Amino acid sequence: MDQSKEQRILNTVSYNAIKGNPESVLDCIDKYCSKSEWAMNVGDEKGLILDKIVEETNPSVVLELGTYCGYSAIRIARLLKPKARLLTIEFNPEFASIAKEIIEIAGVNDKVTILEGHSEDIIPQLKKKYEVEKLDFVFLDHWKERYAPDTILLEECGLLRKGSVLLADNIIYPGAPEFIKYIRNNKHFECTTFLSHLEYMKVEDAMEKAVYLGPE
Ligand SMILES: Cc1ncnc2c1ncn2[C@@H]1O[C@H](/C=C/CNC(=O)c2cc(-c3ccc(F)cc3)cc(O)c2O)[C@@H](O)[C@H]1O
Ligand SMILES: [Mg+2]
Repeated sequence: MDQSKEQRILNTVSYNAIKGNPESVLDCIDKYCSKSEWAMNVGDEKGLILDKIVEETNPSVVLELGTYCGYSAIRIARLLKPKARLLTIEFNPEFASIAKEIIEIAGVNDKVTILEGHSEDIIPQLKKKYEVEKLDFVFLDHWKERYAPDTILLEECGLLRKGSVLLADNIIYPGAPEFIKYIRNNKHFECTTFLSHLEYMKVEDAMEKAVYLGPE
């Protein structure tokens, strides 16, 4: 059985990246996915926007929806302060195990916990089972039609506080129209759009930042 694309990404990281160096892992994935096989990592252009917003927020507790190969988990975790942690949810076991290995090669595994399962099943467990009080930062990059229902679920589970930052990838391409409709005319969120391009392509894309203003 020949290898999957994600396995080939792990191979190139394991062979070419400098162990314990997150930047070199990110560069290695970006080079491979722009030259050899496109893959749905947030990438280096949108990655710089993600970096800036993470640095401005300086979060202690981060949730990511959709780990895939771990690229954005590494991107975020490398910027976190010592005690801060990132929980990332992934329901595909093959992707979860590949991400785990890539995250270990990057040397950020002490900050990252991969939670295997569906976001709608795991989000309600975050408080009791994973000892989360509030989320400071949420990166949405999983199935696009899950962005809106999972945002509502986060609110319902009391996981957002005044100032919690949501950042959603791909709101132009492939697009997340229900999420945009829900979040933009919602008085509990302050939204900003960051225009960019689809990873490794000249196609337009954007990320939406939504700051939670509180339940009132
Ligand atoms: C409810 C639930 N629970 C847990 N894990 C979940 C989950 N839903 C999905 N996952 C996981 O997250 C990732 C899925 C990411 C989906 N992302 C995209 O579809 C995506 C697509 C493109 C794209 C652009 C142009 C094209 F021509 C084709 C594709 C670009 C992107 O940046 C994307 O993010 C993947 O690892 C999946 O297993
Ligand atoms: Mg994406």
